[in-house]
Amino acid sequence: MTTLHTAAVSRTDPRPTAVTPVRPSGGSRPTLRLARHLVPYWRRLLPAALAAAGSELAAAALMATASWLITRAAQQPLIASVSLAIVAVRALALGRGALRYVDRLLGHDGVLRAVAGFRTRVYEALVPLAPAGTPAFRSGDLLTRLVDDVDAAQDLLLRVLLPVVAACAVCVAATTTAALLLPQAGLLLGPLLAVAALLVPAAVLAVAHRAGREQAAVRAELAAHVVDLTQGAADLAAYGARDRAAERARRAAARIARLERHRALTTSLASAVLLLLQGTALVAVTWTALHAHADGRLPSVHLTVLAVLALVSFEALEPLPAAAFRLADVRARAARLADLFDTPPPVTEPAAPAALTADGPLGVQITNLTVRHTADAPPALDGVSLHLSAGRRTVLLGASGSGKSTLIAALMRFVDYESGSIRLAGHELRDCAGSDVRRVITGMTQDAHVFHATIRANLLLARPGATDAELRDAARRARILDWIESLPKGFDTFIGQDGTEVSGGQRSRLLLARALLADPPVLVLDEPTEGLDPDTASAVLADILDATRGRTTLLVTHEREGLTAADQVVRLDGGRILARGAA
Ligand SMILES: Nc1ncnc2c1ncn2[C@@H]1O[C@H](COP(=O)(O)OP(=O)(O)OP(=O)(O)O)[C@@H](O)[C@H]1O
Repeated sequence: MTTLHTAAVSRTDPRPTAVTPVRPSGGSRPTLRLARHLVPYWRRLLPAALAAAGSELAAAALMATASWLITRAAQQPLIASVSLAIVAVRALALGRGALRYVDRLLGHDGVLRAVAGFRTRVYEALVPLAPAGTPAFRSGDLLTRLVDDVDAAQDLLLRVLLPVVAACAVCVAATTTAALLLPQAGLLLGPLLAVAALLVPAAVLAVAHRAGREQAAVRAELAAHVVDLTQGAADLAAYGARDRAAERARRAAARIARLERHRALTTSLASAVLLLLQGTALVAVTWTALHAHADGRLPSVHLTVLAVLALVSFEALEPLPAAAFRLADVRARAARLADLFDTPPPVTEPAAPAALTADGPLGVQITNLTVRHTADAPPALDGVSLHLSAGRRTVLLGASGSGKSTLIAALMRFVDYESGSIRLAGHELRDCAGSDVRRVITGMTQDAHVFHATIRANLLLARPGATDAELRDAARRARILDWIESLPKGFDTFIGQDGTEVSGGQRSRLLLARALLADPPVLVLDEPTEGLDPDTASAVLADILDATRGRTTLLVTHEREGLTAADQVVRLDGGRILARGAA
């Protein structure tokens, strides 16, 4: 018995179009929810945060200690009284570089591992949603969520949290040191640092939030135009509409450029305000320190240390405006991930799944089956009863929307059934785990995907351990072996994305070979001849019926000709069985 990975038969469109608009968070604090998903990785992230803070602290401490040493040295003290400071300066100068290296190493290592784990969780959330093809996640949206949106977690950690932790550590350390040397200096430096660390990024965040929403919408628009321009190039050229489409894409790109300029301007303004605050802190702290020195309350060596502290502590705040912009991006992408986690799976898995083991052709008894895609929708299947006899081929006919694909989806546990029963190998289907069911009932769903890989890899997806002889046998039964062997690289020929480098008939036969290689006890084939010209469709259909002789097969098709070889033909209409009989 073999396994066909469900991804291979997904109905979703894998194009990375990224055209789904960013939806608002619905007030559910998506960034916090995203952060909560990362909490389990705290053991890896904590050292990264400590290293980031340590690296910034070492830089500030080096400047402060060096300034103390230089001032003290000017007083020509005994070498023994400054030896500790000399050692500290050397250690900090060397340690700063080492800490910066450790900071980068641990930061990226910890964050990339956390993101890899999080990506798996997102994938696990997608798996039960994807095969049913819920409308919200079609059109390349799955790929966008798995790739782009998950990167929001990386940005949140690397570009937002780590700089914020480092900046906070420096602010606290600088204010405490200043307060210990001269309390008034601490009272001046602390509030100025707080304004720079809180108010400036908050103002940037407010601007970024507004700009971010527009940017997300324009980016989605540009992605849609680019997909139209590339995938619809032939149609656009045929109707002379290419220039208009290109102009629309250019306008969207120009708007993005304008938004980017706006972003750069805001960041520069924020940096200017930070510089102003830094200058203010330097003047105010130095002025207060000079007064304290004149009153004899502050030794001259501490005077320079305070001035240097006021200067260097602001340097740790420099990444904060950019971090605020990142946070606005992260919020939009986290909202999309929150949508994904909140979407209930279309199938409820049983708490204690029945052990479903089967080999060889099996029969399936469907009785009074009713399926609804959404609670308020009319039933897509309404009291369907059908027996798929073991080792016999059933052809399912019906107009578009009559419920054919829904029946296959129910059999493969991609959708739940509201009432009725599907019995297989002595078990009710809903009592079995979806993955177990799909080891027994599987095959080719509608719009099955040909991967951008070699023919061999495309076939092995159905049975990773298949031998060359088994591959050749499946290809022979699908009547595609001669073509494969005529190619210079045979089974190692690379075929283009979505099978575009193969003809429609070759694509169908390749998918059939993959389904045959899976060799499940119940084989389902959803419109394997879709999109083929009538002659090719009849030829492929005849070959399918021939290749599936002796297997329990459910074949969905629009073809009416050439069905005489089928053992049973059933017609669906409006979710009900209209007619049945031998072909
Ligand atoms: N994911 C879904 N969410 C909501 N409704 C759906 C979904 N999938 C199908 N439907 C609805 O269920 C009904 C049956 O659709 P189904 O895809 O099973 O028909 P079909 O006979 O396979 O059509 P076609 O031959 O065009 O593929 C239709 O009314 C369709 O609009």
